[in-house]
Amino acid sequence: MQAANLVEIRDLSIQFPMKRGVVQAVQNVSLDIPRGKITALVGESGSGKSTLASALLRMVSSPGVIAGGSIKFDGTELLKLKKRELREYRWSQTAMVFQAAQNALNPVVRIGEQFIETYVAHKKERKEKILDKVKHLLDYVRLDPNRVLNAYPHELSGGMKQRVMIAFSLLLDPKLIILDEPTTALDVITQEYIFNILMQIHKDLGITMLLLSHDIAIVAKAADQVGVMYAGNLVEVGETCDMFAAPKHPYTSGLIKAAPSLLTEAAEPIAGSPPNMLNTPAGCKFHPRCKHAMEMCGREQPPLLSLDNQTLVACHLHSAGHGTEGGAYDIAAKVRAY
Ligand SMILES: Nc1ncnc2c1ncn2[C@@H]1O[C@H](COP(=O)(O)OP(=O)(O)OP(=O)(O)O)[C@@H](O)[C@H]1O
Repeated sequence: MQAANLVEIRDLSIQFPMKRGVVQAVQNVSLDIPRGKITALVGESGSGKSTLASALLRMVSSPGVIAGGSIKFDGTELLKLKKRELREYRWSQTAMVFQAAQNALNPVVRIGEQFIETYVAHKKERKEKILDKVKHLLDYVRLDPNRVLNAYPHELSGGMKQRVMIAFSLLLDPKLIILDEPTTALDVITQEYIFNILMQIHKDLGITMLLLSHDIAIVAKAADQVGVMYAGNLVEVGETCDMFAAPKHPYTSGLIKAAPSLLTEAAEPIAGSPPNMLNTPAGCKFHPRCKHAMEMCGREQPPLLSLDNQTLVACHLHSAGHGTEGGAYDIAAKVRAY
């Protein structure tokens, strides 16, 4: 029987050593990515979403280093893979659609050739057979294969190029697709169109997806599970419906209230701004912006704890005996009212 989780991340830390100090882009993060589901990571810019996702491809950008932890992909420890094994793993097991991914296309090579080159770099196959598969994929992302295969990237619009990249991500039948702000660089109508294609792909193929987004409204529509990141820490993980109905962390609540499309009342931005990652606050990194901060929040970093076997939260408001009279759920109501 297959394990329920495709990916299990444990205690993962990723650092960027800089001249002025060390950026802890991801700090002791543990997260399960269930098979066949859409998991979303949300958080303001710089919270560590892309860095965490890049570790799933062992492609942390320079000068970043994975300082500790473990990533098990379908039972295999990714952090121990050798170079050759990594080459086989990337794209065929996990593919990524980057922010403005269309810029990743080679401007001087026709799209069809780029598909063939990518395929044969991983698997042996006859050109005709590869082209059949590519035509099917292009069709799937609602592009005309005859036009697109012979085109150079500059002959396609931004939305078309992003759809080409989505077709690319499916080329080798990966088990996981990482979508890093897949629609951010596009106009609103194209965003909706591409988003619908992604949801159709998920529905038809049951493929596991990790969606990184600032846009909590998109996450609410698409994801089964949400992880909330703040300044390199995972501060809440839970099922989407539960999280939107009753956010447990004040930061999650703030993110939901800051999203205009989800609310009848006006959006309310979170006060303050994310910390300088070279000099993050002691204790809970969110405490300087938190209306509920207590003395201990500036002192001790709260661990990520399970509240009800489904929701994980890292907040002292939920630790037993800290400011709670009636337990964690009374506090959840206070946090909702945040
Ligand atoms: N190549 C790099 N060199 C130095 N610092 C980096 C590098 N890449 C990321 N960082 C730092 O790591 C932290 C996390 O960045 P990351 O891009 O993962 O955040 P993010 O949540 O994905 O943000 P965004 O939504 O803007 O993409 C930030 O403080 C960022 O400055």
